[in-house]
Amino acid sequence: MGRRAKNKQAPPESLDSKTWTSKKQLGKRKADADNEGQDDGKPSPRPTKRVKDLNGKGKGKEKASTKEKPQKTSKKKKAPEHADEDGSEGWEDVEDDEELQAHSRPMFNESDEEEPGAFVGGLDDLESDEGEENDEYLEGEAQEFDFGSDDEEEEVQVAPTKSKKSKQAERPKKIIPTQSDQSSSDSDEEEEYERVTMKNMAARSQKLEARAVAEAELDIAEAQAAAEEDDDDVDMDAEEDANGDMNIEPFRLPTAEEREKEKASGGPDVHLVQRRMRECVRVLAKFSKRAEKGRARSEYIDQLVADIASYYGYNEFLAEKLFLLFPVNEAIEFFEANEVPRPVTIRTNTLKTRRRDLAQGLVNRGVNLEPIGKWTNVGLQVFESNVPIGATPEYLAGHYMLQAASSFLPVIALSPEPNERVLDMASAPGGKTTHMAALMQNTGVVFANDANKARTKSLTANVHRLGCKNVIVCSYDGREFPKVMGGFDRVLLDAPCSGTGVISKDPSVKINKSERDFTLLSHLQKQLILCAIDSVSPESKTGGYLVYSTCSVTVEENEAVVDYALRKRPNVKLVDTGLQFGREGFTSYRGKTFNPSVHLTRRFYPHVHNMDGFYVAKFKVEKRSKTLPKADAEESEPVIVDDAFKADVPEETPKFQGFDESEDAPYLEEAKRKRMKAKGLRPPPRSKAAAKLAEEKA
Ligand SMILES: C[S@@+](CC[C@H](N)C(=O)[O-])C[C@H]1O[C@@H](n2cnc3c(N)ncnc32)[C@H](O)[C@@H]1O
Repeated sequence: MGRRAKNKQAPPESLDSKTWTSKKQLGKRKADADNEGQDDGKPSPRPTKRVKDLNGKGKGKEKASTKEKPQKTSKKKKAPEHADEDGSEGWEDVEDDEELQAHSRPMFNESDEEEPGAFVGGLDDLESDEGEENDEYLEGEAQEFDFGSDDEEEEVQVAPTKSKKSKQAERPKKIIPTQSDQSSSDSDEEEEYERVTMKNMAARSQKLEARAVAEAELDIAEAQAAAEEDDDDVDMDAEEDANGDMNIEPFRLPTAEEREKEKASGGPDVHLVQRRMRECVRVLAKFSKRAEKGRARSEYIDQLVADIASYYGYNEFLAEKLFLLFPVNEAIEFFEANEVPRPVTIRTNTLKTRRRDLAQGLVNRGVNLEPIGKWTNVGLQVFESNVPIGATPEYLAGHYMLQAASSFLPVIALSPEPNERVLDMASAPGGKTTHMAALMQNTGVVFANDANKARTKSLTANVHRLGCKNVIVCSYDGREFPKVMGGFDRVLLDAPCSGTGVISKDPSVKINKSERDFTLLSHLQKQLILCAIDSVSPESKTGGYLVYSTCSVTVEENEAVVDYALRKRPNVKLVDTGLQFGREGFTSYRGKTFNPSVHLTRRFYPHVHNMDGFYVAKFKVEKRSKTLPKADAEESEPVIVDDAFKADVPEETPKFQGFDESEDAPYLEEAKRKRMKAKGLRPPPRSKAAAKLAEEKA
């Protein structure tokens, strides 16, 4: 458990309250600082952490404070200077399938459904969704409810009530991504707690949206002004006491020996860790000016990563991997956001109801909610509820799905159309399958596949509950497609992943992911994506698209997989996801360069978008050129199609193009050597490629 976690009862002062952000932000947080009992020297209750604060917003009450510490820091965001100090990370690591399967199960993040805790928040507005196509009520047949299933999904257990106040919900935030990718809006307290009525929904919503945009613009201007500000050095090491005297020794980075000693003695006090993190961030922001003479940048980074790992409770490997994704300041925002639950969100099932009707029904039961944002016309954000959201009559009748906002994104990007033939390659528990079925208005067919048979029970239960009549559930390893069946108009591969985007929901990720897990996952994802591509029909009259998504933020599970697919399948290209927000995918990272079109992919972050970390890429699959590369031509096998589906499969079902054996060879060889050794046999000498691999691993 991290120091921060351990200290939850009487936690130290917020890392954010005296921080590395702008003068203006410091002012905003002074109210918190005043309440922290700094003068009496006692550890004070940690102020509530809010993602909005991390974004430099958080006005409201805090604004009231006029007492401002005369400190100057810069809000200027820097390029990740540390990002390319090292070489590449060996993303193309692959292990043999046998080992992969053995390790795969416990490694995956298997659900991207929300499992919200209890929450409390203010009322906010609801927009009228009149005229929204997807909200049209669709008459359906009598519904089948599956009350008996114990696999009814994680969400059934979700019973948010007023009893437990989440940090996130204390100040409700909308998920309103703006052009600057700043999430949320601030609301005046009275407005937030004004009761929502059907009358005021539309007006309040419009006002909120306008305010969010205006604030985003203000933030950009503010950030620019802060960047231009003269951010002369401020000695944050020294703090003034009541008499204005400096009473803290200047910060000094521990030497390697001191760090060893510190580790041996069980690590330093949490306050010291906090201060050291703050100081390291400050120094790294202006290294040449602030660093101690003779100390390298990497020493500060090493210390900071070690402190992040101990403070937030990560293993050092993962702390570093995540740290390296961002500029230093932003990395801290990311780690902080992972300590805060994301908003509880639901998706209206337009097969059974309209969002407006659902909202009204839930409001009548004492649920406070509002539309998620303009980018979705089916999402609702729940702030407070007197009833368990996973057990209302509306829930049981299938009028909504408890679903993280980020989970809407790949389906919006794929945009399946009525009467199409769609494959959801890794679909349990069915949040995205049922969303697609609704967009297709219960026409065409969605093959909902998942390799884990046990998980298909909850998938089936959800399909029934939501009244989806166009879904066929099956359980194959995704790598068996398109041999099982191909020729789809659209394919969704919501791949099994490490779950680094959902740490706030599943903190076990902090400690249970090793380098090997990432290697194996990346390999599996690469195999799956090739099979997904080969399952799309380039002949499709309406589609011919694949969407690849993960709830992870690491590059080897995202851009590296997409880049690999582009290299291995020249007949595919990336296209715009159609999503209105999200950061561009990396086109280069730590010495690796990806196909420039990877910028079309989208990244989503908890600290930026107030939703789970997520990644979405959309491919268009074109016809393959007639002359296959030799290796591929040799590997092509006839497609085996299950008799039951033969009639549906177009003649032009693409052939499986196979994996890249030459790339896999050294990994397979290494695995074979290991197996031989385990059996007490002497393995043959390594080939050149395997020797190189072993050297890299060492
Ligand atoms: C991120 S979850 C999918 C969530 C789902 N798309 C939804 O929206 O509810 C990944 C899924 O991949 C499944 N999976 C893991 N390995 C697989 C494989 N080789 N082929 C197909 N599915 C696999 C897991 O069982 C898990 O249910």
